[in-house]
Amino acid sequence: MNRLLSLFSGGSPELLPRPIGAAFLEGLCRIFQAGLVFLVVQEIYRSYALPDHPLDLPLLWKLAAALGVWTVVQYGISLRAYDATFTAAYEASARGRIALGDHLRRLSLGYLNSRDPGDLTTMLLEDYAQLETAMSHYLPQLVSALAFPVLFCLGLSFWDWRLALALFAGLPVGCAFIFASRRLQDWLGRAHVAAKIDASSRMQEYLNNMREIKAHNLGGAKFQRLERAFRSLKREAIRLEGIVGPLVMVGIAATRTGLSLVVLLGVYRLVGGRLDPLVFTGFLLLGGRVFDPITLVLTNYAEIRYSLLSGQRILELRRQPIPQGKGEPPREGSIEFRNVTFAYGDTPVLSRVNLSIPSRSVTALVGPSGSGKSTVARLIARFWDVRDGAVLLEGRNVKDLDPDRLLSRISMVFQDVYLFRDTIGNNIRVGNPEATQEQVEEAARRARCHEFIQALPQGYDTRVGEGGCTLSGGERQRVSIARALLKDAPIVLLDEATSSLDPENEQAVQEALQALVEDRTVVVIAHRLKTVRHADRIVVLDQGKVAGWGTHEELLEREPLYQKLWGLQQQAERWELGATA
Ligand SMILES: Nc1ncnc2c1ncn2[C@@H]1O[C@H](COP(=O)(O)OP(=O)(O)OP(=O)(O)O)[C@@H](O)[C@H]1O
Repeated sequence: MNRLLSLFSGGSPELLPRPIGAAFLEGLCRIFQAGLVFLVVQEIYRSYALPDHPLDLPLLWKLAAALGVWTVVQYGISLRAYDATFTAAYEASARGRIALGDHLRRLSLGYLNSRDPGDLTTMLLEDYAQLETAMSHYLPQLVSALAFPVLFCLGLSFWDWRLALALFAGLPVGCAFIFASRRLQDWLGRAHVAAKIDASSRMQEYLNNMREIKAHNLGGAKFQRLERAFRSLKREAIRLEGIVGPLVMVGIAATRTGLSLVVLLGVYRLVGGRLDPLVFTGFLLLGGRVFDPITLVLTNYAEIRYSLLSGQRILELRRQPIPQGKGEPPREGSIEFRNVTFAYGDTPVLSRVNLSIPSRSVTALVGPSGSGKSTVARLIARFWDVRDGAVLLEGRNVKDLDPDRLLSRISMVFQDVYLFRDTIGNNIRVGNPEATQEQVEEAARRARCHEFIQALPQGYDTRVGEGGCTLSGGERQRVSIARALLKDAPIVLLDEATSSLDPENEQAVQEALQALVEDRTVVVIAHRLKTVRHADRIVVLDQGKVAGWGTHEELLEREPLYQKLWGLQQQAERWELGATA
């Protein structure tokens, strides 16, 4: 039961008692109203059926007045129930979305990478919207369907247990039929969800990669994939409705056969003089309505199960373990890789890597493409946990450190810079949300972006588009360096930080980076060896292993791979000079 409530509320079952109580109270109100109507029918029936029983008009007026008053009371109760139900539904989805968003933030990148972004978007938006509908509409229906037939059955049994039995005879058959077909319904529901996720992913891919699509003239092919995804979504939706609908109809028909049995049995017993006509009338009056809540639930059964699937998907994600660790990260930043082996899924990337990066030194990672340089940097920030061995900060395993606090000690500048849809000032403030305007501007000056920001229409208050698409690659890169400067962390990871800068800016930004790396532990990844030849130490990686390390001069003397890479780059530069000459 607990699990069901958790599924219904997307992980906030504590919000359910109020709407369930409200739905129950609302149902009781309706029964009371039906009771008053029955008293009116009884009085009229008696005045016609019993010669010595004149019509009690004062009683009928009183009943009419009571019905009027009750309608007002019922309206008030319904209003409260409506309020309680909708408030709980929106509160549950808001709480759930926030909790899930926070959980996603704390999950390892390894897990997030394995998930389709379209799937996660669907979960945060559509699955919670589905649960809102479930809580606000289906939950009250379910409460009525579960509670009131039982109450009715008990109440009517006191009147005539045979008729009560006949009335409810079809119910188990109908429910059993629906229950037996639930696997098919789940299967169809899952296929529909999968089609929805696929359509959402294709849509995201289409919109996010519009530049590449246009550049490579892929409009037709990519649009066809999108079209296929939407057609498949339509097919699955029709299949879900088309198969589940008739199944549910059969279930409802089976449930309602009880009323026909009541008529047959009632007439038979009435003719035999063994049934009070008033009781028979009561059964016919109530029997028509007693199945209304059940019919409603069975009609919505597929949707209810579909909502439960949404709840299941959400809870599964919320159960994903987040990287643990409570320790305070050290203030200094010496880094050590001790026999580290790592794989992305089944693809081995690092094999028994041993590395020592002294505090307040600049270490460059170089090597051919795919040798594992970025992976080493990501493991320092614990974007993934290593498979074997350990990454140590000042001798402490990063697995034992609080992941959030660890990240607060590391500044990162990546190749691809993402800017949030916000002002450029706030985008720099990402490095330190408490920073004053002066500090933001100072960081921007040091990162050589103050001038271009001031030239923008609203200066630091200029909004940049999603992904920073209104700034050039070089400008985005400099904003991200300003962020890192503002963060003022003891460890700095630079992954191809100057890759997208034009030659004009490069010198200035190299100076800015010089300010950033001063007195910090720096790990820099660079393809252009020239930019890191003054590093304190250069580590050469080859196919996930350390091929050698030392200063530029030492490596040139004794490390064949480094010699080769250096030679190739020298050649490339000469070729470039030759080409432009
Ligand atoms: N998220 C990921 N999932 C699966 N495989 C990955 C992932 N990231 C990188 N890889 C693979 O791991 C290997 C090492 O990648 P990594 O990015 O660390 O190399 P690199 O030396 O930094 O390469 P480059 O210089 O081209 O940026 C590559 O074979 C790459 O395809």
